[in-house]
Amino acid sequence: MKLFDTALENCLPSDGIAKYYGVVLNRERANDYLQCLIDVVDWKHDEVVVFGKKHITKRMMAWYGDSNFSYTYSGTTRQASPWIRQLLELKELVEKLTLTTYNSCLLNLYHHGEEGMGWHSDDEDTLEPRATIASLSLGAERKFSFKHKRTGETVSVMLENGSLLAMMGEIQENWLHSLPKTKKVKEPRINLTFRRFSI
Ligand SMILES: O=C(O)CCC(=O)C(=O)O
Ligand SMILES: [Fe+2]
Repeated sequence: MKLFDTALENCLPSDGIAKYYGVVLNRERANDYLQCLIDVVDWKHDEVVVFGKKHITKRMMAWYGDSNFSYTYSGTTRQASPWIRQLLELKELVEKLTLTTYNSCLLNLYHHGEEGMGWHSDDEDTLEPRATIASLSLGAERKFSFKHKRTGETVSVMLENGSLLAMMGEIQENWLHSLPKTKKVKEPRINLTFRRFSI
């Protein structure tokens, strides 16, 4: 019999760590935060540059942080909004569980399964290299996939309502990740990634 918590094993076989903590917010609290964040967050459509061409995404995003530093993401520079109470509460929970502190949070709102995010790594120059990125999911359960940059090996995890995933170590150098689109999911999902920016 295994005596350690299997939920905290590394999901990846090598070259980086993705720790899945499972559900850390019960369904009622997760649903309350989902509804409240849909209402109070200053959502904007995202702009991404693909092969030099700017696209407006259907999914919406928002970015909050300690000070109004600017942040470059997929070729677009943005200012962070000041923290709101709900995000500070979630940041505190995630900091306790991952034993790390964060100075910003990027939020994504996927209205349904036909919105997703393509393959990328979170390796912007403005992020502290190899700092943990903690990803909290609220709402519809969605598949999250990793692909090794050299071998092409893929690993997928189902991100449940109220669950936490932490990406750490050399993961961003060696693995891409994505949120595949699916016609099966009709409900919204918010993902919060707590990050450390070098100021
Ligand atoms: O929605 C997700 O789970 C992933 C979001 C993501 O990869 C990002 O914001 O960089
Ligand atoms: Fe990402």
